[in-house]
Amino acid sequence: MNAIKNITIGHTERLYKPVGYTMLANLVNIVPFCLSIEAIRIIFSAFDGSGQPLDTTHLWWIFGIMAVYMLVMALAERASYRANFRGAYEMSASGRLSLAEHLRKLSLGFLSKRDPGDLSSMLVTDFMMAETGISHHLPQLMGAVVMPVLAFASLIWIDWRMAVSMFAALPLALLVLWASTKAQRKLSGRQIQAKINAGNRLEEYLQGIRVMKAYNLLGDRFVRLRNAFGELRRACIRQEALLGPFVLLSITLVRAGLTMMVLCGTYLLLGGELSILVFVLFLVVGSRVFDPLTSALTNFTEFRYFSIAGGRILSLMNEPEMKGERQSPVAGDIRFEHVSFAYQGKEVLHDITVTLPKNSLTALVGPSGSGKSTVMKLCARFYDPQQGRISFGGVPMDEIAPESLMSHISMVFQDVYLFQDTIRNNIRFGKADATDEEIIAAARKACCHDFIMRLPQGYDTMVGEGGCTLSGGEKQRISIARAMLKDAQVILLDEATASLDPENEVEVQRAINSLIKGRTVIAIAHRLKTIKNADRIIVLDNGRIREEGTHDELVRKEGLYAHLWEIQESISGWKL
Ligand SMILES: Nc1ncnc2c1ncn2[C@@H]1O[C@H](COP(=O)(O)OP(=O)(O)OP(=O)(O)O)[C@@H](O)[C@H]1O
Repeated sequence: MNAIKNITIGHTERLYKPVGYTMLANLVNIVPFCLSIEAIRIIFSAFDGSGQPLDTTHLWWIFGIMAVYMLVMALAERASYRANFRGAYEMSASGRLSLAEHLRKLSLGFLSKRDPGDLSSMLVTDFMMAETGISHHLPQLMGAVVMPVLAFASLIWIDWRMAVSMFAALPLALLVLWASTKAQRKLSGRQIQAKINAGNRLEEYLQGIRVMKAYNLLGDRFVRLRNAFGELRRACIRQEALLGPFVLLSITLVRAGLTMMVLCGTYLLLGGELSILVFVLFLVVGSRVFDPLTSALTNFTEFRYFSIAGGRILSLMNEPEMKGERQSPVAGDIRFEHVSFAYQGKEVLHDITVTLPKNSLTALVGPSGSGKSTVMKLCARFYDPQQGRISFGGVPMDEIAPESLMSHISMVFQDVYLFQDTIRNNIRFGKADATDEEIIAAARKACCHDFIMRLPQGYDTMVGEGGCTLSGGEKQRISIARAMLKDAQVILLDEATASLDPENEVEVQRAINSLIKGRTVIAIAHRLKTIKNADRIIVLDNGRIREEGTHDELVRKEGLYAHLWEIQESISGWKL
């Protein structure tokens, strides 16, 4: 039952239709059995020495019914085929979308614990397996269950000894398969993990090829890739080698049923306790029942493997989304009260109490690793803190619906992600229903209109893979135009100009100045000169607030900030 729940990703009701059709098709499959029995009986009675003539009229009737049966079957199978395949593909298409939607609502804390390769393999491969399980394996398995049950139920009335000998080994065969369940769960888990690792290593290899060439690491990384593929090969072989004997044994046991039936039949025939007609009948039925049964047993381990893949999807689907139902205030102070935060058990922020006031520019500075980005991520509720409380406009952050909160926050980071789409649509991500005029106005304010107009198709130029390549500064300005369009009251800036050349830096700084006017801004600054005029500067050190104040106050204090300022001033005149 669990396997079926897994493979349907919790939506067992989606199976009703395909199961119904398959059951029907299997029930109708009984007709040729009955007709064959009747045909055999007629033929036998013509040659049993009683002198009866062959009843050809009756035989013609049987052929006629058989022809109609074949037509009905073709139609029923078409319907069942459509229901199975459509159901499977529709389920995985909508399942993939709802999983992607669900992932968006999980905390980054949870997501960062998972391999990106694991998640993409789940969205693509695991769904594909569940799809195949539903469309191919499940109907076959059901057929393999329904047919023997029906056959046994009818044959037992004809001759119970023959029926029992035919199916005596079946429970044993199922027991053998069941015994391999635990081993398979373990082996399949390892195989799936090996597949994910190999995918990750391959991605790392392809993405890092430039760095590897520069540092001559190709050999080293290639070894990692080779090891990962080696482990995958071993995991696959181990699974086949250990589970194969179980499957083969259960198939042999099932087939032994046929042999036992022949032996029992011969013995009964010799003793005169069985007619030749009944013996032939059992032989015909046996061959019809055992063929689908053995192919279902062959595929059963694969079905269970697919169900493990479905179970992985299901467990991710059951991962709780970030809580919070309340609407976010449009603007307000962001307040941290005794906040401590840990990544995977390692505390990186300790007992932070600070207010980031509304409509002012607060800068976060401090040495690398001091916790600036973490504070910023908590402001956007990428994570919830383990201790303390964060509020926005007086409302506890963990009571605000994450999507509502995000609609009032814009982020401009150093790494800009542009989608494979036109420049117009990339800016439109800031406001889905923006008109072309609004997009152009935002682009003008973000100082990117001019360079966009110089591109071959202007705003309709494609960016990203296969499209035009933009410089770091140009991408930055497009992301600022996006934020302009979003018009959120809170802006989170992770020093966006840090990696730009002087010319681009001036342009981007101008765009930022126009974006942040009159809003609540929290900015991470590595180069202190960019936040000299901030309303408030918070100096972090080792996850604690070391100092707070304006630039002048902090320089006068002669503490950590003054020290950092001094270092940066002294190297600002350096030239390469
Ligand atoms: N996703 C993560 N998982 C585990 N540890 C993390 C994660 N992100 C950051 N850390 C750790 O948390 C600490 C604070 O990191 P954070 O990125 O907030 O510092 P930062 O001041 O912004 O650093 P930088 O100036 O170098 O960007 C560091 O020790 C870092 O290694």
